[in-house]
Amino acid sequence: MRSSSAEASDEVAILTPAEAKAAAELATSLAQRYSSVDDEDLLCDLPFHASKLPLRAQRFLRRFALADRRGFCIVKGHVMDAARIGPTPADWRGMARPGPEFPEEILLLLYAALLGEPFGWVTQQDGHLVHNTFPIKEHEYEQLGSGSRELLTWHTEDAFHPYRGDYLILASLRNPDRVATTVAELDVSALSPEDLGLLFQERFRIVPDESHRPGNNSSVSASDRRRFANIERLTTDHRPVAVLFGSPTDPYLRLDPYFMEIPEEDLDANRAFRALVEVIDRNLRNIVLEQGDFLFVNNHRAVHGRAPFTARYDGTDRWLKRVNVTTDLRKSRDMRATAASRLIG
Ligand SMILES: O=C(O)CCC(=O)C(=O)O
Ligand SMILES: [Fe+2]
Repeated sequence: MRSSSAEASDEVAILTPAEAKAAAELATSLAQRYSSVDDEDLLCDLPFHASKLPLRAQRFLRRFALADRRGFCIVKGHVMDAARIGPTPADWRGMARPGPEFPEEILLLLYAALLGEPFGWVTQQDGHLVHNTFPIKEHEYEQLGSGSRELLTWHTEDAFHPYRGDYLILASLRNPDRVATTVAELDVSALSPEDLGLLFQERFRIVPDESHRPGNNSSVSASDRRRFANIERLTTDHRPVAVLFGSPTDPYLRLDPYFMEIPEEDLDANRAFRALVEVIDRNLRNIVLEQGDFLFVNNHRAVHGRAPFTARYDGTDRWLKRVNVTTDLRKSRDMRATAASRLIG
């Protein structure tokens, strides 16, 4: 694996052609052995198969996870067989599962297994474990991964939820228009001690984002309705949370300004929050995920979003695969139907 000198070595790793080929062959052979991404045998066997990923990629990601310092890193250079993968779909509803891009979904899950356990949400993309991100015409102006014309404002993934992921992995199947993902880490030294102290206090409210709403899923069954109600309750609960937590000198982040409310009368909290948003804005970077790039976001150390773009809707649009990863599946047991279920809701 080469690390270009222009890029910090803890940020980008580039697979050699031989490593990329080995990873692709591993994923393709596993796609013949397992039935789908929800196959319990596949989920059980992930760590074993992940140990056959290119060793330097494994080390790079383990260092990223254990250092818990950087907010994101990228492994570049994966082979994407565009002819096999086929056109970018128009909607994730009605996609074949598994589809022709099953090997790429498996590769995503193998990487997930290096960081923790992959999981999904009953209330997101019809409860699929691996998500699809491509522009959907009806969502053009929405604050959704499937939107396009609107800036997807930066956020902690599922910031409103106590069981949100520790990592988010995005795999780029194609991105011909070089649409940028945005990423920012926190420069804590830019905050005053007073603001820092306030941001550690439970004075900020976060409501669920649009992706968890029933309208953005297919028709909802009676049992699922209860699960959407759980999410709705978090909307109406209005329990304030802290936006910074963990180490006082090197804190973790939890915020989604677009979906937040801070009581108007709490002038100090409003001031501290504005300062935090400014500091993050200043650090915001555009990262173009090129075909074959895998982006790993530490959901406690970085926020992310997406630049606006004009979609094509002709089968050649940007297409990412996405999965949430937790280091502690057990903590969400009260919201998963069975111990084996990977879906929270
Ligand atoms: O489209 C992107 O680059 C990122 C969208 C996003 O926020 C997500 O997938 O969670
Ligand atoms: Fe996101």
